[in-house]
Amino acid sequence: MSTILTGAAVAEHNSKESCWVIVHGKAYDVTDFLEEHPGGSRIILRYAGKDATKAFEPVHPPDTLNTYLDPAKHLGNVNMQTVQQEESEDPEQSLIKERIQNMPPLQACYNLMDFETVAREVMRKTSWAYYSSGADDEITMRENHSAFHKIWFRPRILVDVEQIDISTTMLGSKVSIPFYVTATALGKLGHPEGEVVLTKAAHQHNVIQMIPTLASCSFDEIVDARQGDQVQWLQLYVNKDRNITQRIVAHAEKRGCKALFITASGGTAVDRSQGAARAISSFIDPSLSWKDIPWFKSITTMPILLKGIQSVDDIFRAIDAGVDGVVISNHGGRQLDTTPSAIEILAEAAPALRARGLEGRIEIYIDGGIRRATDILKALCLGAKGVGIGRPFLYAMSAYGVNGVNHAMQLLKDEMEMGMRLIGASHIKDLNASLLDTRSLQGGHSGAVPVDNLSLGVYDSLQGPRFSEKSKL
Ligand code: HEM
Ligand SMILES: Cc1cc2nc3c(=O)[nH]c(=O)nc-3n(C[C@H](O)[C@H](O)[C@H](O)COP(=O)(O)O)c2cc1C
Repeated sequence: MSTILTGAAVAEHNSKESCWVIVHGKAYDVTDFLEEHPGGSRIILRYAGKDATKAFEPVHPPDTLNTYLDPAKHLGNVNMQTVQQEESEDPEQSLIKERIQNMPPLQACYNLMDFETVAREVMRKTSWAYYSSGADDEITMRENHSAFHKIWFRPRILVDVEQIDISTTMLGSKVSIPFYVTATALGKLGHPEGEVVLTKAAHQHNVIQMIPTLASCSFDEIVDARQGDQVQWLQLYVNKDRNITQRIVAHAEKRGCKALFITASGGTAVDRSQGAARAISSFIDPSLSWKDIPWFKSITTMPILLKGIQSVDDIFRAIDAGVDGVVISNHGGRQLDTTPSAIEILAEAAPALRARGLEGRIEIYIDGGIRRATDILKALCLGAKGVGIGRPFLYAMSAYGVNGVNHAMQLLKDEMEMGMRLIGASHIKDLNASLLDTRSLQGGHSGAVPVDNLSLGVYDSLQGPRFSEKSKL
């Protein structure tokens, strides 16, 4: 029979000699774990004898304690009515509350960049840093967006565009517009309900959601939030322990996920959030290689796609390995800085695939920097089946919740319809490379890019180290 602990009993263990903490109404003895904690012992000791849920939840995937903390240290349930609530004054939270009261109405957001402007003001600094930052000098992160400006349209006139149909299929599923909500970890940093907010909006607009392995909500919560015949895919970080990986994949298949996207990545680079990103890296197996693909094929009947392809050669290799598709992606500029944008690699890949008779052999997706429907159009003209969008939906969710994400998706749909009409294409199948001028890409990185004031205005530029207030005197 399990014991119910009181707040007072837990509070007695408030030192490094004996450290208990409460998370989600359960007590844990973390005394021996203190030195092992990847975030350091100090951060846990701050909550010794207390309820640590608020600090713990947004930065640890839901099953962290079960996976990493010895079951003998799980002490049992706590009667939360007996736990003293901290009357902590949080100056940041008060400031955020004030800003929320003065927030622009949702209808004042006219494009995806506008959500970023609002989110920056109403999010906690550390959460904003985790979502918005990229690796090193953020050159790739910014290039992801600006690369689209090197490509110009060659619109056709006098095409009948009275009826526009922007629907398409992705891996056999019908969708209303060729984008999906890509996997982004730690949704609760932006919104207390986390990823299920994205699930609801994706349903509203009939677009696919890719569920991240390291979501803040549990996998089952996100699947349970699905409505009707809504389609979800699973993004997989491959765990060092392949039994854990196999369990995750089998469970996703059983719960109706329609595809498996394996993130091919050596980890998450350190970023301005200094913490959350490293928390993620500790769950990823850097020894994953092409040799593992047959094993994945043996454990699932879901289509397998590789997410994170960054060269044309690796697209060929993926085809040889027999996967069903790839996502060309540099992970939103969060990993190796100065890798090229996905759209640029796609432009290079399309003719190379055609030359080898491999065009259409697998489905190709891209993500990174897609902020306008014109970006989606360019990707489709170059042969992508669809695109993934990450940060803009996180910002819309953080600022305005589900209504914000709905509005962001609607804006993209409106832009897409207008873009198709103006380019002279009534159906997705009409989009092709002849509608684009990609000559600026041939100059590699030397081609001039038009200045994008909206994007630059919202860009949170990197800062050098600052002197303390005192040293100014
Ligand atoms: C109940 C016990 C725990 C508490 C109270 C706790 C609390 C925290 C807090 C407050 C942070 C700082 C987040 C930030 O930088 O903003 C953190 C970071 C982190 N935690 Fe925990 N944690 C606990 C258990 C665990 C466990 C079991 C793991 C599993 C390995 C873990 C892995 C991490 C990692 C990887 C980081 C990021 C470290 C860094 O790079 O700075 N934590 N933790
Ligand atoms: C906050 C954040 C968290 C992310 N977490 C993951 C993840 O857990 N797994 C993954 O495969 N990709 C992850 N990504 C990368 C995205 O899936 C995607 O490649 C990228 O966000 C696309 O760029 P965009 O944000 O400019 O649209 C993350 C991106 C962001 C911004």
